[in-house]
Amino acid sequence: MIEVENLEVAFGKGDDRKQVVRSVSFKVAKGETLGIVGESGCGKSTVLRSLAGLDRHWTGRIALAGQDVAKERTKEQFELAQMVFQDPYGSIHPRHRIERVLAEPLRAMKRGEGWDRVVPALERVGLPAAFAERFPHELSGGQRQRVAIARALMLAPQILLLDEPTSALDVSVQAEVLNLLSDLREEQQLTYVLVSHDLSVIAHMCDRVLVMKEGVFVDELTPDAFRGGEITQPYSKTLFEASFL
Ligand SMILES: Nc1ncnc2c1ncn2[C@@H]1O[C@H](COP(=O)(O)OP(=O)(O)OP(=O)(O)O)[C@@H](O)[C@H]1O
Repeated sequence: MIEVENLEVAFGKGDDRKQVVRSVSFKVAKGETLGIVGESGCGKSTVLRSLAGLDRHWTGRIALAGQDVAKERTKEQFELAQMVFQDPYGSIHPRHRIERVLAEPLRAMKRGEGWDRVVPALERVGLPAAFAERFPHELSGGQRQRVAIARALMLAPQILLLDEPTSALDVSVQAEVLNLLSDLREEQQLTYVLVSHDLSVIAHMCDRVLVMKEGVFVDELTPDAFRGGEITQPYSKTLFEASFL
């Protein structure tokens, strides 16, 4: 579903040029969840943003659903991969009712007004139809993140790019949102790339994990390997012991 070859991302020019992602390659099969872990600033979100078509500073090759994508995406290619961000407070317009928040992606892509799709979208993420009339501040953090997930699904993507999707939530609702994401993956045969600093989130969700350091992937692990303490790569060992355990 996702093929990335020699992805490079650099920002700025001349002396200010900063190479953030260096020759990264990976593949993700349909229905799989790939985790990406690494220290703050190592380039994880930049990889997700490049995949989503939100960042155009990349070179290399990105193919989604078997088709190479250019920096300028076609409408269909843009719809294939959608992002869910860490902070549902920041990613949802505070003064728009939920129905408008959910209809917006359809309207932006000229796929109709979208009003008839709002209630099914709410139901898909376990929220009552009456929430369509509410404003974001009338929802809890977990409910707001459910809305953000519903919005990401409005364009029927095949890929969700999840950037710390539960780290802004109370611990008590994190598991609910993760279970929702697992159920949706199953029901809709979605493919996920998930960035998280939380080992339990990675262990719960991912089939494979890539460890990123200063813009390169230095290791690949399975959840069984890190649960069983079978990490041999020195950087991964340090990272897992220091940041996650
Ligand atoms: N548009 C941009 N312009 C300039 N620099 C950028 C831009 N986007 C990201 N960067 C820089 O690229 C580096 C990697 O950022 P990125 O957000 O990908 O890291 P990250 O691994 O996701 O970190 P975190 O875990 O803290 O979210 C950072 O130093 C950041 O400042």
